[in-house]
Amino acid sequence: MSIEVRGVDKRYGDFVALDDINVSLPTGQLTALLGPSGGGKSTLLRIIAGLETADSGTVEIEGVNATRLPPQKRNVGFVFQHYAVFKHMTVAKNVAFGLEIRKRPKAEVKAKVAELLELVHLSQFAHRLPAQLSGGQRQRLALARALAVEPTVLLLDEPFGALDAKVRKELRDWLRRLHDEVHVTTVFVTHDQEEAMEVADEIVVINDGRIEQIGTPDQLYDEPANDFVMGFLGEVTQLGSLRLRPHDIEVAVEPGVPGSSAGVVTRALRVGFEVRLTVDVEGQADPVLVVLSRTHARALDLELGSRVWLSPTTGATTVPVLAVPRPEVASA
Ligand SMILES: Nc1ncnc2c1ncn2[C@@H]1O[C@H](COP(=O)(O)OP(=O)(O)OP(=O)(O)O)[C@@H](O)[C@H]1O
Repeated sequence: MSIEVRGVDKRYGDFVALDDINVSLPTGQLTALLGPSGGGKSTLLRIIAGLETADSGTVEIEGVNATRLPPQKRNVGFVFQHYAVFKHMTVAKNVAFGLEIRKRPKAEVKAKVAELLELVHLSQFAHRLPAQLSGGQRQRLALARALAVEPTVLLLDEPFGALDAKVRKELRDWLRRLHDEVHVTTVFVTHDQEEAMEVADEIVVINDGRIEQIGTPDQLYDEPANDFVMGFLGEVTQLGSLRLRPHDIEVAVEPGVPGSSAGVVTRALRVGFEVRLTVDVEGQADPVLVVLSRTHARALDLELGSRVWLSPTTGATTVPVLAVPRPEVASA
């Protein structure tokens, strides 16, 4: 394991920011810390980096107890949402900086800088100043700088948070490819579930200072440990006493399935290849959202006012409505 966090607690005054955090991240893995704002993601990342001290618990990095080590002794690279690069230095100089202060031979620095600029696709901008780069290019520069000193662990705090949606998506794909090339153990903080699902090997869901679940994107989506994880990682609707995904609902135009709920289609919206139905179900206050393919909807001849019977599909992921248990950590 590259990073072992055990029993970490952190309070700010009376406020519990982290409560008994335990997580093991294997070497070479790309992990997302995902959760709503204020949940404690950045605090955990900063404790791993050594920028913040835990009240109790330990942090081990590559077998070394790092709990009391200052950040510069942990061999971690760090990139924040707002890029921290030297404005008066060229792109190449920025990347070289960490190596030069470590007094590495000139030829080595030159070769390393060329290699890193190639990796982050900034070779042609080597002699520009950061102000002459776009936001996305500056974030790639910040990553190249962090990678220059060959960190054991790369920690990214919402690295693309300040960028617009399109650039963000490009950088997200790029980060995944970069990680596949260099395999440095990477932990990144995001509150964007799509970003975490697309990029990460494993996701740690953090909410209210606690870990709700740890798992691969598929595990979290298909086997959410609780209502919170289910709702945070995808669309959820309620059918009777169950919460489930809108595409996990079977629609019939005749009663037949025992226990199915009768209702009336009050809205039908075509979105690309899907049809999204709103169904008012007898005895239930909130309408049910159902998603089905256009072909399926056409075969059922559904329209506004159609009478339907709804039931969970076989194998649907469901969570009981009333039970909102304090979850056990479900490990991958
Ligand atoms: N230095 C501090 N003093 C007091 N409270 C703090 C401090 N740093 C963080 N907190 C509180 O701890 C909680 C967790 O903060 P943290 O930054 O870790 O959340 P987060 O999950 O990263 O959220 P976001 O996505 O908004 O950055 C928040 O409620 C925050 O207000």
